[in-house]
Amino acid sequence: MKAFEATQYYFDTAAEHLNINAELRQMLLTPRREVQVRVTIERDNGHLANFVGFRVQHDNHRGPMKGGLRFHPDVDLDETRALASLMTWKTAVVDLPYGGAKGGIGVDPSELSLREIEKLTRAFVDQIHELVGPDTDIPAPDMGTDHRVMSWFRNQWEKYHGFNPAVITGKPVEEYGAKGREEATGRGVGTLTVKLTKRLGYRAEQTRVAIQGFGNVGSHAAKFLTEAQFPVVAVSDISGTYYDPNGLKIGELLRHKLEHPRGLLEGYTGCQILPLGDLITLNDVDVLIPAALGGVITEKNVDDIHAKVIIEAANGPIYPSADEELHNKGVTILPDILANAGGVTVSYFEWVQNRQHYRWPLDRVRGELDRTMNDAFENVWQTSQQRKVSLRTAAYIIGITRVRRAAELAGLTS
Ligand SMILES: NC(=O)C1=CN([C@@H]2O[C@H](COP(=O)(O)OP(=O)(O)OC[C@H]3O[C@@H](n4cnc5c(N)ncnc54)[C@H](OP(=O)(O)O)[C@@H]3O)[C@@H](O)[C@H]2O)C=CC1
Ligand SMILES: O=C(O)CCC(=O)C(=O)O
Repeated sequence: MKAFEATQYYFDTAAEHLNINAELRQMLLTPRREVQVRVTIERDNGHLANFVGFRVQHDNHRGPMKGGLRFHPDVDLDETRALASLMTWKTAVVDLPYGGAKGGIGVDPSELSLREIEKLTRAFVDQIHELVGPDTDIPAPDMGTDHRVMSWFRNQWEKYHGFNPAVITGKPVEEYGAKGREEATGRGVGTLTVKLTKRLGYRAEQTRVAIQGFGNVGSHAAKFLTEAQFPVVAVSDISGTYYDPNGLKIGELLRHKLEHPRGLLEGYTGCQILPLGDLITLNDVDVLIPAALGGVITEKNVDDIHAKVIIEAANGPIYPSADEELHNKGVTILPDILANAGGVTVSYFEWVQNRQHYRWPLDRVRGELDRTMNDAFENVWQTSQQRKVSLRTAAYIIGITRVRRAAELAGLTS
């Protein structure tokens, strides 16, 4: 099953509860615009390299479209379309005045120098600058991109359109970025992990957590949960699974990552090192947090999953057939469109600050983020209880209802 088919399945499952006819379903699911561009750079060695970039603008009924930029070899049109549609439901679940979009380039950034990544970013902006803007479509970081990429993006876009830092979020704090954006997705994941496990009767000190991916989201979630007294027993990045049944020393791992030239855990020796794939199926784990790629839990490995709670920090980590099986086994899944919404929420705060030329202190960002995540969680939880549906279907019901309402108010052919 391809990524967009999977998100469509989740949409359809929720739409069944909402009496939405086929024409309206099709309208809500079909992206407004999909763009594919060639991105060519001259490499440091003087050779040309060609890449393919995408921006999918899924829906703008609730406001300008919003969503990250991914630099990863797997990026293609189908995946970008799926991720863009997730953004539409996600911004609606946390009630931000945005629609959904996503973009990216099919590239392995670890094979490029920093200078080449800058060239690639600028060349991509040259191709898509007319499509994005503070009132139309506002990109942000995702896998393989960070505050530096956001800074180059803004700088290149402003060469065409003039000063307007609100064109992109996730910028460096020194350059109109928001305090707290870098940690925001991991913090939101952590906040809701604490909330959900407490609601399910777990005690923090006895709740063992495994996190797949130790990038922006995974590392901040690990830090937050460690500070909240959860033993994080396993984390992984592309170099392997790092495991300590007594709880990893997350501070040491974070320092190691910072000192590694490519930001990897490779070379860390303070715990057991297991094969990359082992993290998902560890048998002494209560909470599993996929925080890397999509499509990592499928019918092939679902039977080997032991965790009783899964927090979808990554976008689209569970395929529908596995989702159903996990649900039937009594595993509680906090869906991506709620669990990882902390990032886009603080992106919204950054955009608001840029537009007002006013800076918020970190405690205001964190306070408003925590409140937004808590409110959205309560809403999804209540809906799931009242309608007797999974948290995922409840989140989709809320998201789709809000987008549908906005579409109806605007006139369905708008
Ligand atoms: N950044 C954000 O604000 C948001 C991100 N997300 C989602 O969270 C997920 C992670 O994004 P983000 O943290 O930003 O990305 P990063 O690029 O910062 O980090 C990704 C991490 O995943 C690791 N990784 C890649 N492949 C594997 C694998 N097969 N097994 C284990 N680890 C792997 C990477 O390792 P290595 O570095 O070694 O390649 C890296 O540690 C994505 O699904 C993204 O869409 C969702 C909402 C917002
Ligand atoms: O911060 C944003 O605007 C979007 C982040 C993102 O791409 C996501 O939530 O998946």
